[in-house]
Amino acid sequence: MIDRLPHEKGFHVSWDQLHRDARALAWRLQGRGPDDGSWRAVVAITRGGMAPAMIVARELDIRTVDTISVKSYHSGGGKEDQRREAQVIKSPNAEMMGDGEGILVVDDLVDTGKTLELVRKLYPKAHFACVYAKPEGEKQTDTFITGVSQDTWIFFPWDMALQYVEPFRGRD
Ligand SMILES: O=P(O)(O)OC[C@H]1O[C@H](OP(=O)(O)OP(=O)(O)O)[C@H](O)[C@@H]1O
Ligand code: HPA
Ligand SMILES: [Mg+2]
Repeated sequence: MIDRLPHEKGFHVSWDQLHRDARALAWRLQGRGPDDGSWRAVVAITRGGMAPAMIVARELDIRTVDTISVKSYHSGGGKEDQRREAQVIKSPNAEMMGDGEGILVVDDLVDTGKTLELVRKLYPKAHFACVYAKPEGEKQTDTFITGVSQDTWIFFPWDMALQYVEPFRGRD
């Protein structure tokens, strides 16, 4: 990928690990909604938030699920000055969302925080939950499960495939 920073570390997440971590997120969010502790709806930030949001909605028995689609792009001058900007290209149901009160917005991870910053501006009273968080964007989340360093690239199971690896002794 051309727009990826030269990350030093890779954190590879299996489906099983993602399932456990998303369940841990649901556990943490249980009973923490406004008023009687329940949440009105789950909103997934597509596409990465969809798998964790499904697991959270299942565990918390929330049937109202919607999506918000945020597209990121680079703007600015040369490579060094480029900034990551985000834009909403599909909104959830406005009547349901209101100012976000009682809504759980779920994403797979927060990196720079640009995506959540934008969604938070639109729904300031929503609760923002991520499975993984990097330090730069951490302040944009209300709840997350696992923190990783900024120079770590998280590989999600939907972006990976099982493949053969040479035995240690066969490698240079
Ligand atoms: O904190 P940020 O720096 O904004 O980055 C985090 C966002 O980036 C990734 O989504 P991406 O926009 O790549 O789209 P995708 O979910 O469709 O893969 C990830 O799923 C988060 O939504
Ligand atoms: O570490 C990451 N992994 C996958 N997608 C991402 N989008 C921003 N940061 C990441
Ligand atoms: Mg995403």
